[in-house]
Amino acid sequence: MSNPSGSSDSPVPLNDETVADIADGCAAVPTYDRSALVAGVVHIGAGSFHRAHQAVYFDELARRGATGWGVVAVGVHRPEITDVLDEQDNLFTVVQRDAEGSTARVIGSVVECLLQAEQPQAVADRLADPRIRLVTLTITADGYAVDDAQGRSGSVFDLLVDALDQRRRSGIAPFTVLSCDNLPDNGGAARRATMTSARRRGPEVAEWIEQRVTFPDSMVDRITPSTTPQDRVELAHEFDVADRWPVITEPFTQWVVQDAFCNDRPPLDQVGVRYVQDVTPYKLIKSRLLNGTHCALGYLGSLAGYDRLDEVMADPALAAFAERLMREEVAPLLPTDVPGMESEPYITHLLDRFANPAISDRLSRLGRRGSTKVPDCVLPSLREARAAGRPRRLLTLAVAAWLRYLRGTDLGGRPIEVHDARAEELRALAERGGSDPHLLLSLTDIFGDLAEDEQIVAQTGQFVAALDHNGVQDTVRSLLEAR
Ligand SMILES: NC(=O)c1ccc[n+]([C@@H]2O[C@H](COP(=O)([O-])OP(=O)(O)OC[C@H]3O[C@@H](n4cnc5c(N)ncnc54)[C@H](O)[C@@H]3O)[C@@H](O)[C@H]2O)c1
Ligand SMILES: O=P(O)(O)OC[C@@H](O)[C@@H](O)[C@H](O)[C@H](O)CO
Repeated sequence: MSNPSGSSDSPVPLNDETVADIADGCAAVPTYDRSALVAGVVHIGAGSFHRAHQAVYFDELARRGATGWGVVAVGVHRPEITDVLDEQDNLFTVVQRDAEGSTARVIGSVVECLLQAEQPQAVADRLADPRIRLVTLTITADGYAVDDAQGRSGSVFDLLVDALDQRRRSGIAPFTVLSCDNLPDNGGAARRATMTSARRRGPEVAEWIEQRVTFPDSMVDRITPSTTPQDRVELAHEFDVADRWPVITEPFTQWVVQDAFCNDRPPLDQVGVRYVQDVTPYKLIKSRLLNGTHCALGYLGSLAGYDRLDEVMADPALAAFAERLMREEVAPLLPTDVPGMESEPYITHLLDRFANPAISDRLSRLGRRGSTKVPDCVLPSLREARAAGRPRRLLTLAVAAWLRYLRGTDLGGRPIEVHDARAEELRALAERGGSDPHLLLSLTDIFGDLAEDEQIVAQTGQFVAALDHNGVQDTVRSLLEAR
């Protein structure tokens, strides 16, 4: 419930002492004794999503009386977050918004915030503490690249291996490593990265980890934009809370986790988490429909000059594109027997979520890291549609839009900032190739053998040219009408 008076004269600064005053206002606050919470989880990568998702589930557990699952949040790259949370006694506000209104809730499950670069010993101590039974990760796909050419050291996985080795030598059970990143095989990716680091360290620890540590797969879902300064102003105005780092999200949330824990399993099933044997079908459906369409709309929308996803969804041509991409080209390739994920209602709900006018989800967020997301969320559908002889022109347009986006300008010539670890290399190839996509499509580590399919190459090139000459809406409209 928001503050009907909308008063922002004296928003209450958020910390343990003031939280009771906030409880008198409009935001929900922790209903449990935070001083009794013991850390049972270390979370690495305390960005927006962790705070809108896993931290909320652990807060809900604490509200139900579980005291052993407090969270130590470790920042990797973003010192400002830990500074702010230190000042705020690790409290922060999650605001959920949609067309119906907003609600705010102060989350109390994070019991400590540490910054790896500044407090490496404290991080190592927590990870070695036997009370920590679970390590969760949101470090983006880039964080799993431990095998890169520089032979990166000090990676998150070196940190985990150091701690696991210390636990082994002290006779302490290992923790479970639970990736909450959007990767097709996130458990496998965490396992491979950990094992790469463990083998560098030595055969004994590598063998111990191989035999003792589990890396459950998970599907995570809650659309969470990056927090802006305006969000802080609005929180103060609507809820009378002065929070320097709130997080804004949608009402929907979902977490499906493989039931494969090598240490205690948190009773998250009591607060909405679904524990299953095989997460794969859940992830396929979510990543190909939600994240694949996010990519497509991120690139097409940016080229058309839009800034936010709700603006794109208010454009009839692009909204129709999103719906038909999902219903006609992507959904028919997906499993049909996954409880709660039946494609018709799932897609209808996704279209509503994408159109949420209240969360200001920026296309720049949806378009970031395309060199990992397009191969994970778009190209598999294209490849499978090709193999099955099914329609794939909308998927091909999504790929063409990405290639055009990589030039770093929209169709009106305005600059687009491409956030991608390979941005420079990709931009150079996109500029050199123009509407000839051969140079980019020949990057087999991204596109596999797609460049060998002359029909797809030709069509991709035609779509890049059509986008340049006719604009996004006309290209999309003529494609939809032609079917
Ligand atoms: N925001 C969402 O809607 C959402 C929903 C589901 C899943 N996710 C996933 O959660 C993860 C984090 O997303 P976010 O929205 O919180 O983004 P964010 O930018 O707020 O946070 C990213 C986090 O990853 C860390 N990180 C980035 N590169 C890293 C690297 N190379 N090594 C180690 N750590 C690194 C950063 O320090 C930061 O803590 C991503 O994998 C994303 O796909 C996000
Ligand atoms: O976070 P990314 O960059 O992997 O992907 C951007 C969005 O598609 C993603 O964050 C979604 O909002 C999320 O997966 C919804 O659960």
